[in-house]
Amino acid sequence: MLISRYSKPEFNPYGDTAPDDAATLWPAPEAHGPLAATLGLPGSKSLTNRELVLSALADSPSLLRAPLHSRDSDLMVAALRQLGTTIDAVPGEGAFGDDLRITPGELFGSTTIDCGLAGTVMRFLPVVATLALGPTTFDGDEGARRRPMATTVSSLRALGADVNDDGRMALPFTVHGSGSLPGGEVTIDAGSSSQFVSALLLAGARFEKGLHLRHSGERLPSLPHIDMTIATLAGRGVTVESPALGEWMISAGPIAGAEIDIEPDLSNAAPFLAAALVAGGSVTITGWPQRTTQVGANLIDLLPRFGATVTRTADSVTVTGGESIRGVTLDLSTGGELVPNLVALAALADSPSTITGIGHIRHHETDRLAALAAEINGLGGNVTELEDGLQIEPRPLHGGPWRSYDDHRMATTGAIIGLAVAGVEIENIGTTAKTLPQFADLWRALVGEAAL
Ligand SMILES: O=C(O)C1=C[C@@H](OP(=O)(O)O)[C@@H](O)[C@H](O)C1
Ligand SMILES: C=C(OP(=O)(O)O)C(=O)O
Repeated sequence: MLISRYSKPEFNPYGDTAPDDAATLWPAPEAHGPLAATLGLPGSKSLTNRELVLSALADSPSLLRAPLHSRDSDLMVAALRQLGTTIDAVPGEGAFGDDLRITPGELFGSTTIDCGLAGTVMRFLPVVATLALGPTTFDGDEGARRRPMATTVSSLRALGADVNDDGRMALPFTVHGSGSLPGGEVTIDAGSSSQFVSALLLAGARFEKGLHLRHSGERLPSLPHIDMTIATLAGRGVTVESPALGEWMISAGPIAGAEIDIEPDLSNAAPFLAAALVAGGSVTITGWPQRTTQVGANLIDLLPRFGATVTRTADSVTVTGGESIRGVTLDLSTGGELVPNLVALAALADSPSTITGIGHIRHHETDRLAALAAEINGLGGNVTELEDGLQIEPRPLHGGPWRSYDDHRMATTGAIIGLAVAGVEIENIGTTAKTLPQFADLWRALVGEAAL
């Protein structure tokens, strides 16, 4: 059976909120009392898309249990199919859609891949396309053409690939795959995204000479995401040696098929857990892994800095809000994708905050530093952009429109603020379908406006 996005008739991964009416304003629900919610979340984007790529490059079939079904993972599934991988939906135990069985096939190009706005698709798959026979063209949303891709183009050329980008060093471009890649040594600057490193590591074992990768540059963001890549490779029998910080080596060899349980997306837990600080009361996320490489796990340490109390059981995390929210001074270079939601807390705090180490999030779905400052200030706030961060002076906020810039995390950030501020209206709440199509429904349930 071929997977369809709506493979279970009763299950609509995009929830009741259709993502097609981008201009509609969504009145963010206000919290009318302390929260008492317990919820589970769909699978991790970063784990699902890594395991899909590794399954396509493996030497035998794989099964992903409880994978994410969202725009980013759908784009990855569609692209890998176009390149010759068989991906079937099979019934599973997950509450948010089918499992996926992946049967690797010979990879071939002669296709155009839609990357949407997914960093994992636009950074991971051009490397895979070098191993396919024939040309593969990559393009995506308008916003995708603005995201940094020069490191992908130059690193693939250095490893022996033929890439035609018409001098743009950005999407769209075409990888002329020959079915194999020499590979070997390459030095890159991954200062604007860790995904350049992960992309090469994921496929490195399939290069003829393996991979010896070095990062040169002042900073390397999102280290936990590189650790996640290394851990997923270990689960497939591939060893990554790291003789020094910013240096990785992989020998040529097979990537094994595997049966993998995908963990819930802990970064998508952030808005729900943050809600407990804003509205008071408690929010429990079930299915929280005991050990994980997901950067969202750091919320357990980060949220107490804002004044929360965190308690754990063997498989859940509960966050309870305090009397007020405290301002923070944080370097969040390791967890850039958590920044927007945490900035919402900082804007509602009782003292100023400074968050630094996050210049690279100007290259996420949108320039998140500029977007956060513009939207919070548009509601009466006082946020100042720094070169690599934000300074937040809390001020009483008022209602008004909140632009989401096609950025799922901007949309959820507006929702957090809307819990405490009457009249916040979020543009294109459907953009949350990038990683969490159920967001609007879960959020209404969180505040008691719908059943969980
Ligand atoms: O590899 C991944 O799955 C990701 C890496 C990070 O990217 P950056 O290093 O560009 O921040 C993260 O922000 C993104 O959401 C997902
Ligand atoms: C930066 C993000 O996404 P992407 O994988 O598209 O880079 C994100 O989800 O916060």
